[in-house]
Amino acid sequence: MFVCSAAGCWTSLCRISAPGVRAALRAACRRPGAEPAGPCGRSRLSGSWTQHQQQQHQQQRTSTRRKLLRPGEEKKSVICIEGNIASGKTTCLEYFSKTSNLEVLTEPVSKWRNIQGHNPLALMYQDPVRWGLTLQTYVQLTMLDRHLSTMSAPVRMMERSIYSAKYIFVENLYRSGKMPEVDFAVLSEWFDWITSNIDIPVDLIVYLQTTPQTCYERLTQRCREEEKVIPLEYLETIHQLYEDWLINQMSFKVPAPVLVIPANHDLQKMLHQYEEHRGKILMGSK
Ligand SMILES: Nc1ncnc2c1ncn2[C@@H]1O[C@H](COP(=O)(O)OP(=O)(O)O)[C@@H](O)[C@H]1O
Ligand SMILES: O=c1ccn([C@H]2C[C@H](O)[C@@H](COP(=O)(O)O)O2)c(=O)[nH]1
Repeated sequence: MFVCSAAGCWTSLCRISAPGVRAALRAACRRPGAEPAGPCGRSRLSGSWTQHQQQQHQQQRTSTRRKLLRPGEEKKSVICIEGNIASGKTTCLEYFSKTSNLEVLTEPVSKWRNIQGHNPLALMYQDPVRWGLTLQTYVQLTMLDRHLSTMSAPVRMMERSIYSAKYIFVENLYRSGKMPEVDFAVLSEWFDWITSNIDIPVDLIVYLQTTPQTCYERLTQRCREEEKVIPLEYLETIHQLYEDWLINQMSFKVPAPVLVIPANHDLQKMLHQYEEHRGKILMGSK
């Protein structure tokens, strides 16, 4: 059972600027006995839905939505686009942004590059031991704010998620010895609290599967100032963490079914694949 001291919560909530996060935290705090709404461990799809997966997915969605939907309220779907750095996520979102009845939310990278005149993304790449916690705390907050923002269309397609921030990037910093144990513990307790007390609906994960080499070439071509220090080995580690999470499903719970799209191809072939998979991506989330 979840119990909170309202006075204590309000003191700390006043310091949080993201309004969506503040509202959700407040709502969660007012819900003594609120049920944890954590990841559900659903499995991977490669190209097609199996009947069992579809039934399980549908049952789970129906039972969750039954609690949340009011009469006349329409069902909404959230699709998260996941993949290594420079795998083509933004490009994919850009392509789908022309679809009607669909809203696109990119990763809030501009915020990570500029919070009140500071650049925590650059600081993290320069000195991960000192600044890893700072960046990832802000990533966690801004991603939560993205997840909780009011939907303006029946389908939302968003870049990455609060889950990959924790399971891929925080995990990488910690495992590589670049995040002190105490920093990892603080971030983990925050993450566990959030995912146990706040409903973060994700209906489908689209994994853009690339080789680290392809990402390295695209990253070099994109030439983002902060990322010039990234070596190929970093992308290899991030790749392996993604594969263990979404393909092998042996590291962390997967919060939704996964659709894998091979993404080493040139742009034209990628757009063709997106068209080919359009139904599965948009209808698969229903
Ligand atoms: N299929 C592709 N083939 C070649 N270059 C690509 C392809 N998709 C994206 N790019 C380029 O690679 C870079 C990274 O793509 P982007 O969509 O920003 O990746 P992400 O959002 O995953 O970091 C950009 O310069 C983009 O124009
Ligand atoms: O939790 C996170 C998420 C992202 N990053 C870094 C990785 C990249 O340098 C940028 C943005 O990633 P894209 O894949 O280009 O969208 O942010 C991180 O350090 N931690």
